[in-house]
This record gives sequence, C-alpha cells and structure tokens, in this order.
Amino acid sequence: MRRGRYAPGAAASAQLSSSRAHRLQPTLWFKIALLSNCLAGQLAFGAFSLLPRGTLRTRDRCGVILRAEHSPEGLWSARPEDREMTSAEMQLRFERNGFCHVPSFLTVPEASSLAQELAHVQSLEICEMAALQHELRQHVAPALARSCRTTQDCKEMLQKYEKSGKVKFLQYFNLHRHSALLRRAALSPRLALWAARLLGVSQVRLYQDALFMKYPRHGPTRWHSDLALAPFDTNAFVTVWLALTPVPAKGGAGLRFAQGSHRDYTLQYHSDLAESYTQDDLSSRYLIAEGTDLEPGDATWHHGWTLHAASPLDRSARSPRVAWAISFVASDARILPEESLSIVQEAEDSVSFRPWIGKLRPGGRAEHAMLPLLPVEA
Ligand SMILES: O=C(O)CCC(=O)C(=O)O
Ligand SMILES: [Fe+2]
Repeated sequence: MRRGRYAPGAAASAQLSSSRAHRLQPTLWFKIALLSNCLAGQLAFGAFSLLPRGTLRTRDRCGVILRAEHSPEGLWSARPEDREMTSAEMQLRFERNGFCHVPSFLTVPEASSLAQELAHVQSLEICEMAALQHELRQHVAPALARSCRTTQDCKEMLQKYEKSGKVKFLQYFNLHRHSALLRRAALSPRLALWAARLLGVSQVRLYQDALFMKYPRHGPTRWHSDLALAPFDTNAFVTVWLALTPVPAKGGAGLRFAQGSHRDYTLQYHSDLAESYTQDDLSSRYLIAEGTDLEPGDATWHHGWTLHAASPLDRSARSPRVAWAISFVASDARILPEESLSIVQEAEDSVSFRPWIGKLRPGGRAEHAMLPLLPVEA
C-alpha cells in the first residue's frame, strides 16, 4: 500500500499556454515578505500596507477562525480564461496524465499578497511550533517533539536530524484556519471551478492546505500519493500546488509526476514498488514528468492518486522554495471504513484531520464544518 511520502521522472506535462507579459519583477515581493519574516517576525509585516485594497488583514495571533465564509467576488474569482483552460480537452488530458501545469494561475498581485499573508501566518509562534513539532514527531521521536518548549529549542533539535536527509521540508498545515484571507483564497471560486472540472464532479470540499518550505539543507520529497494519507473513501481528490518563489526546472525542487500512476490499478497487486517507500526510480513503470520552470503564481495540479516527488534544492540556493498546496475532495465523498481509517490515522498527515475525524462515522458521508463546501460554478 502507498502510505507515507516515499520515493521516482520526462514527459508530456499538460502545458497550457498563457501570456507572461505582466510578470514584471514578480519575485521582489516574495523576497521582501520572506526576508522580513526571517529578520523581524511579525513586526516585519507592516508591509501589509502594500496589500491591494479589499484584501483582509489576518489576526495578530493564530486564533482559529471557525466561521464558514465563501469568497466574495473579486478574490480569485473565476476568470474567462479559467473557463477556457478547463476545457473538455484539458479535462481529458488531466484524466489521462494525472497532473497538469498552469502558468499564471495567480496574477502577480494575487501571488504577492498571498505570499505576504502566508509569511505572516507561518511566523506566528503557534504555527511555527506546530510545524517544527510535526517534523520532530515524524522523523525523530514523539517524546522529543513534546519536550521542546520553544521554537528555538525545536529548531536546534531538528537541525541534528536535518543532516540525515530525513527532513524533506517544513510543513505548515491548515493555515487557512488562522487567516480570513487564506480562508477566502482556499474557498475561492477560481479554485472551486478548477478542482470540480478536473475531477469531473459538481462540487468539492476543502480538505486541507499546507505550506511547504523546502530549504537547501533538506532531503528529497519521496514518491507518494496524497490520497494514501487522507481519510476518504473516494477517487475524487485533487491538489493544487502554488509556487510562491521562482522554481527553476533544475535544482529548484518543483514536483515530478509519474504519468498515469493515478490509474495504475495493478500497482498494488503486481509491483514491488507499491511496498517500497525508498524507491527512487520509478522510470521502469512510468513516464516521469520532470518539473518545468515555474514563476510565483504558476500552479501544478495533481490527482490524489498520482505519484509525485521532488528532489532536494540545489545546494547553492540561498533561500527556501515556498509553495502553498490546497487539497479538495468531491462533496459526496465518504470516510474510510474503520480498518483503513485506523491505518491513515497512523500516517503523517493525520494531524490535519484530527480536529474533526472523531466526529464522523467510518463509512459515513464526509460532512463537517471543517470540510467546507466551495461555491458551485455559476
Ligand atoms: O512541496 C513538496 O515538496 C511536496 C508537496 C506535496 O507533496 C503535495 O503538494 O502534495
Ligand atoms: Fe503530496
């Protein structure tokens, strides 16, 4: 069974053409947001005054926002080009390949305000602690994770293990639960349109978001499929991975995809690969689509069963690769039956669904306020 992020790469990424004419200096905002984040924590985000009108400030502390709200028009609305791009041809290509690449999924201002908000929320102590403790729990020991009391302590503990290559990124789960702006983005009509069309369903729910910060000292993201870590009994699950820093094709740590692996029914039955969580080379079984150059605001989408991975960053990289990944599930999905559920509850993403899974019945509908419905396309 495919459980846990494990480890394999040339091919037909379903590339969409789109103009890059308005991409002037897109990285500047990201550099400012991330650099100021490193240097001065929350104070640095006085840069909020740079946000375009109509965007929301997040709370100062990491308070959980429980109120369900749909995005008003304007924040990541579905543009005419989104409707054009999600054509039947595109849907067919996604269905065949299990992934696609969408340049300029976000405009430069959208991407820059998103990056600033993420940099702010991720630097809040409660969010940073959660991410550090999650990595310690995964790669070191649960007791050690519980014993570190400050972010500084946790960072020092983690540093020892980063040398082993086992730490592949810092992962900040569900920041949308701590920021009105992120929540509006994650529930936006644009994401709703793409997710539902790529899956061929009428409506989707937001399952989780995760900010992935991969530093040059981190190891590879091993081959895995996301649905193996999620508590749903469905095939209709999709993730959008939004680049927020430039991701050069070589050494920039974009995702690689095993083409068609989401429909590889025989993998579980006839292949040793299904058991091998350290397998780095899947090229005997799949065409591997290597990453292409990505700019902030570009996206890749992958199906919940598509095997994907990422190499370590080029050692000479000076700053982390930052990506925000948001996952959606069909609105009528069910929770796994008990035995399968107990397996994913032991897996590494269980921290993401722990707040609500106990309130739902194994085998029952996945309906909960923390799995909000996205708007249906008008
Ligand atoms: O960014 C990475 O290295 C991993 C991301 C990932 O696995 C995902 O978005 O599903
Ligand atoms: Fe993944």
